[in-house]
Amino acid sequence: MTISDRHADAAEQARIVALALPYLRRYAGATIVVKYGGHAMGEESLAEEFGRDIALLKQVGINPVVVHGGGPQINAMLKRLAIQSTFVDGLRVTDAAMVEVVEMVLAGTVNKMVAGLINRAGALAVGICGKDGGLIRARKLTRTTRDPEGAIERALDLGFVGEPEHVDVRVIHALTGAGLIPVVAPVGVGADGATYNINADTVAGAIAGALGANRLLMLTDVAGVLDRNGKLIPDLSIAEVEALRADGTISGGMIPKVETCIEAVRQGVKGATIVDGRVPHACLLELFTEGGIGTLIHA
Ligand SMILES: Nc1ncnc2c1ncn2[C@@H]1O[C@H](COP(=O)(O)OP(=O)(O)O)[C@@H](O)[C@H]1O
Ligand SMILES: CC(=O)N[C@@H](CCC(=O)OP(=O)(O)O)C(=O)O
Repeated sequence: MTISDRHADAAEQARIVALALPYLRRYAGATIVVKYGGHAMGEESLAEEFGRDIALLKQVGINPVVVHGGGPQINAMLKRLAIQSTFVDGLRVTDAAMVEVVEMVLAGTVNKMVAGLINRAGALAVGICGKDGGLIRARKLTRTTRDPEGAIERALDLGFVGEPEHVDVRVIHALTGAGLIPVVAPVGVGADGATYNINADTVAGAIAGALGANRLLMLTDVAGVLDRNGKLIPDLSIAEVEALRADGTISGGMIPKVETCIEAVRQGVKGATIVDGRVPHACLLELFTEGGIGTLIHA
């Protein structure tokens, strides 16, 4: 590489950094909740980049709060233990033996791995779960189903699957106030002391709502919400989401995601976005470019 090539390269890098200025201003002091899904953790280089992106957000004066999943990692451990799992509406039916495995994987292995990615990037992350500091008091989730004719409604028992009943964000504020990055595993505790397995999307939405976060980013393994022709929809109002749900365009695993985004927006989060975590630097692209790369759900 010649000296003039090097100068051109350096000038290009400086130009790109300078482009971030308006976004750095917009998000100075902002709280951004990032849901890091188990599928998005797959590739090592992407995971390391994720850790560096979160450290960078902190470095430029943003307060990132990470909520992680770990569905595929739980599946792998259950397979090793020869335990079968079943799902209802994307939720893992969790009996007493299984909730121990879920807690071990989510609040143990995965939580420490995600905090480690950020720590290795030079920031200070602290891994906690919803049981710590009273962060998430959970109640048993009830689900009902209808018979094919839609006449009879039946209650389904999902075991120790919970939903947040009360979120106490003091532990999050204590950590961010001390310059640390909270990394939260989606496990909660019931009023009776029982441990509950909670869908990570739901936890991310509940924490974003309780914090009054500026943004919620949901990192997944699709480009965002796709239309009938498989084309990315860049932004959706709550009413438009309801219409796409009603006509079946939004289905399966995308339902809890859009429900979470809607709930967060209703609780005052200014924008909730479903982002493709397979794209390198997905968080930076979403926050620091006009329009972002995923689907923004807004009021
Ligand atoms: N309209 C839609 N746009 C995008 N994905 C959709 C849509 N409707 C259903 N899906 C499904 O939702 C999935 C994303 O949810 P899920 O697999 O639960 O994500 P994660 O594992 O990241 O929580 C997609 O892979 C896709 O199969
Ligand atoms: C109740 C329930 O289904 N909990 C999830 C918790 C992990 C999760 O949500 O992980 P992802 O974000 O990677 O899918 C589970 O057991 O898989």
